[in-house]
Amino acid sequence: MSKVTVSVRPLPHFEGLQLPAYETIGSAGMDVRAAVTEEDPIMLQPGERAMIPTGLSVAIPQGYEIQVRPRSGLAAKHGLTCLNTPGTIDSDYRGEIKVILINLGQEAFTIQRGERIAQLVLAPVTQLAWEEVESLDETERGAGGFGSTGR
Ligand SMILES: O=c1ccn([C@H]2C[C@H](O)[C@@H](COP(=O)(O)OP(=O)(O)OP(=O)(O)O)O2)c(=O)[nH]1
Ligand SMILES: [Mg+2]
Repeated sequence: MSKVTVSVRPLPHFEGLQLPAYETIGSAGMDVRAAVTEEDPIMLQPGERAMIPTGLSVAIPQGYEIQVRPRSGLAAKHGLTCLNTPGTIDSDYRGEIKVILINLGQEAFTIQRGERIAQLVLAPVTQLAWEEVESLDETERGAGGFGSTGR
């Protein structure tokens, strides 16, 4: 399988952590780790959210994005998810990738340094160009939506 090369710049606080990697040969996402300090893990009380640093900044080739998606294990076991899922990392963003985690569970959850908190999925992006018109073609659906076809 061909792979797209993405430049990655580990920041000083990434020191000692592992770069995100595919856990299995067929994985769509690479798990990304929390670059919080060992002395200062982030505790999320129920309902709380935080921006978790990853210690990584990247240069994605134009025509691609990285999506930051939740891990199902953290969601199912602890109610932890990405608030803005899927998070979008634009190809021209050079700042640190951060993960906006929210605790929708019923117990506090502590994010330790090196914990795999989310997954990064590289995806192709097609930009659109508007063509402004006065009317649109008719379809069977028309303006029906939001459950118009029934349950
Ligand atoms: O989960 C995320 C989402 C975004 N970003 C960074 C990369 C992205 O390229 C930038 C902007 O994200 P987005 O467009 O979603 O946020 P915005 O609120 O529209 O901010 P901006 O006005 O900077 O575009 O923030 C992250 O690090 N993590
Ligand atoms: Mg934006």
